[in-house]
Amino acid sequence: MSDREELLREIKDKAVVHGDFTLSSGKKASWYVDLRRVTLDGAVAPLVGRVMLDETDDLGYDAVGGLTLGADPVATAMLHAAAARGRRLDAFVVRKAGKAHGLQRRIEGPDVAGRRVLAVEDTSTTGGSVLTAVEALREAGAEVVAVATILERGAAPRIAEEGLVYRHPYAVEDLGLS
Ligand SMILES: O=P(O)(O)OC[C@H]1O[C@H](OP(=O)(O)OP(=O)(O)O)[C@H](O)[C@@H]1O
Ligand SMILES: O=C(O)c1cc(=O)[nH]c(=O)[nH]1
Repeated sequence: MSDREELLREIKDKAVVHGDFTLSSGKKASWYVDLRRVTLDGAVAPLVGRVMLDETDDLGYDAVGGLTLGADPVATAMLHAAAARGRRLDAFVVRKAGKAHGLQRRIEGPDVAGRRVLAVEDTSTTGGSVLTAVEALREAGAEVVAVATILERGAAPRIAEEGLVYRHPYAVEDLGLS
């Protein structure tokens, strides 16, 4: 089984939940994909890293991250998968709000100014979260080469409106929900 097939099986088995949910955007939904259950699973996180690297292989970025919290384990999985392949990849965390003490940084990690970066998410429904990260990255002087998410849940039109390249190994149709 390929990494891509294996990760999809893990997502279906471990992350998809049925019920009544309120999403980040305030919209209601009858299913939810809790990707933290795979991105923080010690057996599955390495797969997440490899699949996301493969999906974005041609984009020429050297740092990856997104809006905390969903993006964080995606970015670190990619950092470690890249290291295993002999490639240097830094990660960063975009805070939801700036910090009033310490260094008062909105983006934590190695400096992103002047660098080609990839903005990631675990899933994108409206694109609001990942586009917040894109805005913060641009304000910090980074060049955002693309947006990537594990599971596209509806954000594609909004991300396209912004003129951004959008990569995702899976979309809702792949989950086989009935
Ligand atoms: O495309 P959107 O409409 O923005 O929705 C997707 C976002 O929702 C979830 O995070 P959530 O807002 O629940 O916060 P968390 O990452 O802190 O758990 C998910 O991890 C994405 O970040
Ligand atoms: O839109 C969201 O908030 C959302 C949807 C989903 O399936 N999973 C998730 O973590 N967030």
